[in-house]
Amino acid sequence: MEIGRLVRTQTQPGWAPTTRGGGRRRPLALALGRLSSRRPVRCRCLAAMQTSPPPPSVRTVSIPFSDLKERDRDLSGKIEEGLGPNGLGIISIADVPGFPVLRKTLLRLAPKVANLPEDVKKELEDPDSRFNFGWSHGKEKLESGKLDTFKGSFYANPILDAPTTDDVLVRRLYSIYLTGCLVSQGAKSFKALGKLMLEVGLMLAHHCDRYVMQQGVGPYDGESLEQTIASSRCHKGRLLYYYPRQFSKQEEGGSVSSWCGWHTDHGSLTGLTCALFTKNSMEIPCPDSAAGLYIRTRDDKVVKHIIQERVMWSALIEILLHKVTFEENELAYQVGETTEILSRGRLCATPHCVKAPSSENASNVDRSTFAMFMQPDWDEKLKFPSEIPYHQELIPPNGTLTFGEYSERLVNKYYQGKT
Ligand SMILES: O=C(O)CCC(=O)C(=O)O
Ligand SMILES: [Fe+2]
Repeated sequence: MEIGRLVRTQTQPGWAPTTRGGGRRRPLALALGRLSSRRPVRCRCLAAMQTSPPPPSVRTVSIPFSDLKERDRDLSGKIEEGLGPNGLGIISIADVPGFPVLRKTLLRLAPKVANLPEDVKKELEDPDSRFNFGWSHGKEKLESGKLDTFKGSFYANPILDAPTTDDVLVRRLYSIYLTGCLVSQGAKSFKALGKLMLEVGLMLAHHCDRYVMQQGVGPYDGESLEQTIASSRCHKGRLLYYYPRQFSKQEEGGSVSSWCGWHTDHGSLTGLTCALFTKNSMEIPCPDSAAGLYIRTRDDKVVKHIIQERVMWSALIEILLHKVTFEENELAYQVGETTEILSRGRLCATPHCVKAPSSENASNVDRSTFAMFMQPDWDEKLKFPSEIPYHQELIPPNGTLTFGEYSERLVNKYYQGKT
């Protein structure tokens, strides 16, 4: 499992002041009035979404790499539109030099790793890290404890081979552990793509910091997002392989989260490649336009009211659920919960999931992608605000925890029932 990458089960009152200009979902929220229900509403909402026609695709806000790399350029409008309280929580960067080749080289390796003999993959597992390191399949719990069995992942730190000499910490920092097929074929591209995604992520983090400071939040009561990421030894690459799914007619392609369950990333910033689809080992365009990455906006506080008002579910879906698209050669970035907390909600993490293709010709179609989780260092002291939208009960009265302590508390909360 991915520490803390678990779905929110409660409605969240908005916690950042609404920013200038409002957003595309604001008129509805206003029309319905502010709701402060603390009751979980997710199940009813998702169940209804799952039986409804697919929502239209939404294109990410995109920033050209040539603009991103200019530190003095004002990109706050785009940052707000993509990652602010009314944004989708995802943004993409176009024309990153060297990215297309690295993407293809690494993603082509994912099926090979996932289809290694079971005993070889077992050797690559690391139960001590709760499968956050090396090979992981069917171990991650998402959506109220449901095991995600339809994808396999290979995790490692692409940036540092030996982040520390402390044996215990080595595992915590996901030190590189590339063996078997990956050693012979893929270590180079795993590391190179991870490094590139970190470099571009740092540029984006700089512009995020500028935007957050413009909103009147100091340097996050500690370090900026850029410094937090730059000084961390704790980054984690994840090569993902989604196994082909077969649906019966009755299942109608399964739920919107049929390939990966709903969750919110837990760290600072997550880099994502556009996925590569293959059928019987041939690369193909995705055969079902409804398949792929979905995000849910943060307006779920309106759901209960909508149920009472019997507003059309189709209208609701358009507001809450979005199939997200970005170009094959763009790099996408999502905000993680830790950044949302430290930026006082000026940058927002978004629940997301992945839908498998379900049309007739979707049998034997698999999906490969790569995620780069950028997170604070294990020893980084985080100063939490007094009110936070996630995991409030884990934060001590003085509001201070290292990222490592915070991560361990999250794991205990979800996997051992301890806090
Ligand atoms: O497969 C994807 O596109 C998203 C993967 C993801 O959300 C994750 O690994 O946290
Ligand atoms: Fe994710």
